[in-house]
Amino acid sequence: MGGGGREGRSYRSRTQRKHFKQSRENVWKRSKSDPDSTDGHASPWQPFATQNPSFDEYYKEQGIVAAEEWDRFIEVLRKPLPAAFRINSSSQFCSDIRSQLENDFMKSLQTEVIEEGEVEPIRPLPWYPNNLAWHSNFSRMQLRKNQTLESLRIVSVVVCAAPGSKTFQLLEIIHQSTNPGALPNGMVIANDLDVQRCNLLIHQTKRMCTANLIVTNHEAQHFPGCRANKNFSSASDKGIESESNMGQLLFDRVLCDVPCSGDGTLRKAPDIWRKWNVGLGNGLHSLQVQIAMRGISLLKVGGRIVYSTCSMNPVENEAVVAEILRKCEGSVELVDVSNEVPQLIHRPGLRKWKVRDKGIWLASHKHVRKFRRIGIVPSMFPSGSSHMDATDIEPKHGNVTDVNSDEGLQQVEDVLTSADDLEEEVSDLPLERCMRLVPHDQNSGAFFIAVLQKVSPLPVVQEKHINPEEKMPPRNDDPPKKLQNQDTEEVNGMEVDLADGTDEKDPEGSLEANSIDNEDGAAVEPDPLTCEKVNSEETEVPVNTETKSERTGGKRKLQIQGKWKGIDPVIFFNDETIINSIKTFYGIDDSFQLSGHLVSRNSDTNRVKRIYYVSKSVKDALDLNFRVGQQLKITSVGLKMFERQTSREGNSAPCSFRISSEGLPVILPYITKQILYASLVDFKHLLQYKTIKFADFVDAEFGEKASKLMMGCCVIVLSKGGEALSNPIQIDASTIAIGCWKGRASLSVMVTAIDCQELLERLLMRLEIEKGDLVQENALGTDEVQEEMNDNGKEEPESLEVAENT
Ligand SMILES: C[S@@+](CC[C@H](N)C(=O)[O-])C[C@H]1O[C@@H](n2cnc3c(N)ncnc32)[C@H](O)[C@@H]1O
Repeated sequence: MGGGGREGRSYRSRTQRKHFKQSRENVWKRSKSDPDSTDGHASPWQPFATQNPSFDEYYKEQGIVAAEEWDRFIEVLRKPLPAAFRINSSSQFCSDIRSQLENDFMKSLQTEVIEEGEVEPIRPLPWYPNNLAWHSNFSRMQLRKNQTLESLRIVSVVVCAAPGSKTFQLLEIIHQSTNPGALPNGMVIANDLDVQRCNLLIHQTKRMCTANLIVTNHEAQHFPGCRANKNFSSASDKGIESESNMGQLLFDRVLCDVPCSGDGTLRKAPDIWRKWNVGLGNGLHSLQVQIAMRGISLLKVGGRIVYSTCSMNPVENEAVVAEILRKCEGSVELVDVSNEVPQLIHRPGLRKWKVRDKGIWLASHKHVRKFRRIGIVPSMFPSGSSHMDATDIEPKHGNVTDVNSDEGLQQVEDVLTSADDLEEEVSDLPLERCMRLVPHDQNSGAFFIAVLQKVSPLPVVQEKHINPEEKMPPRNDDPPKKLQNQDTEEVNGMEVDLADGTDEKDPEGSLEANSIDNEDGAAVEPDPLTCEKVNSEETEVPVNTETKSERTGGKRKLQIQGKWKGIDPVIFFNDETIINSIKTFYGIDDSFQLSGHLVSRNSDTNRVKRIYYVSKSVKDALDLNFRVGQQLKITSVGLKMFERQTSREGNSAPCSFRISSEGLPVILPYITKQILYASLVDFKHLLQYKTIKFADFVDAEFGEKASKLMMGCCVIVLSKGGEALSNPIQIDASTIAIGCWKGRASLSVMVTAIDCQELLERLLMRLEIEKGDLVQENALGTDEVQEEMNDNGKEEPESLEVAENT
């Protein structure tokens, strides 16, 4: 419903567009600056080398697939990942698109050349509910080139691709059970350490039009628990009405999709072949344990946590899960969920593996040389046992060897380099309940999933260790990065120059991180997607990217308002005069509670440009956050609902705020004024020509009614025919509506040109489906509209009058 359902799109910042584009770069294409791209004259399309002897040796030895499967495994791993896509289930066009995929596209693509052995060009993923996720047997490259598939891109605009796709799916789940206009009770807090990733996430989830999301920017291992403490000032001190009993942030579900070496994504990120080394996984293990433990401490008893990686490495997978189980001492259980996704082909988790360090295979922590014991920790091994007391090792030959002498070291290396000589540890934990997805089972990437249930509170010692806020009061010394907020406002023009961060302290959480330098002692910045390091023989990953990024860069301009430097404050918007003017102008029904649910990112109400709507659950979390001294570093919250008019004509309108296209689907059922039905032909004209004079509408009565609306924002609802073209407007899940501007002489759409075109296409697609006549030609419908225009003898309307408002 609303302007394309939950898909309303709005302003995208240049930074967001840049990040969005970068994330979709063709990774199989080598850049000219790539030093490995021969002599600089290489074709930019030359494929990456898809092999790495260390990789082969490592995984053959780990036995992640049976020896006889190895060739097939590696063959598939070297092929580009076929495109897969998901249909946004909250889109009102969801079933239209699915029907088009099931019928139209399926047939038209049948003639195309597809992968050897594959019989269908596209097929729904059997394990994903309701045919909403699809696997294509075309590579991404083929998709780009292919004429027939070119049109599929139109579809892929509404499907969801990572980054942020898991957050999107979680939001879909909480929105699924709600009726149009009703807000779900649930809430998702999505956190990422990387600012650019936060921006991508905000961008991706905008299509969801949700008031139930908070995006935060913390180190996950130190994510604040917001435990209410009497030392903090109460919400009522800040003029906030607090009805919530929330005493701390505790969650029903936690997803830890942790930073990992990312070798499960080799098929879509082939540059990892070159960068891969065993140090990547080893260097991330401790951080992964810390993040998972923090997740568990934020979980309610009875709740479930998913630990996942896109790595095949047991040190990042089973070893982490085993360590969690040991640390939790029975307060979490590893759950076997294979029956919940019976069609997802997966393999059991491993119970034995080895660790490799500096070219040496290690079967037990007792084999680790003393000077390597900071990096190679007991929890990396199946037994998890520490042998810190043993400075000597006893290889199977029985001779006692001092590993700390040169001679002893040589002896150890001679003995241990051969993996066959090692006595393997086997975990006694039920790690087979973990799920491993391997590429050649279902032509996918590789993935690791473990589901854990919290059955009782964590042991006190763990709880104390993990809860950072118990030890550290909230501080205002976080990194001075200017974050590209969802719609960052210039706040009061108050800015401060900082010279190279020389006066900055370490950000929170640098203390516990297992920061390890590479061979040269130089820290290398990890790839934010996978936390990979580049150009190192065997590197381990520094985990504190926040520390690194805060020290780089030159002069920065910062707003000094708010709790977190570089991030606009979150303020409850309680200006009753403005709220009442909005309510009166749009006739918003009292059942839609505005008071207490509106926030802005600017404490000066006279300068607020955007007002966001938050669900009850988000409101409660914000109340709690205020009570605990704003521990959450919030980069985005709520749904942009109202925007201040900026055009000259807008200033003379009775209400200074218009309804944003994202907010429209949520508030639509509650609007009783400034809303009209339009016939199909007039609705299409509006989408096509953007501005139409009142006298030029085909339906003269509609033109007349439109002219009588108050100047300013209004809502035009597509009539399905048959409704009396009068109030009350009936809204349901299939209602299509757009925001418009009622000017002096005309009506103009307040939807971007791209969104108008997209809506027009989908509208026509639906009409075709309804007619049972799936004609693909004339997808834009412009001829049809043009014909109707000509038939009615109308002139093409003038261009948009209120461009500022679109
Ligand atoms: C495997 S990716 C997650 C992908 C994401 N779940 C999705 O579906 O698109 C790991 C993410 O962890 C982030 N990250 C790395 N270190 C982190 C930390 N200490 N705390 C929080 N996030 C971190 C990275 O920026 C990266 O976005």
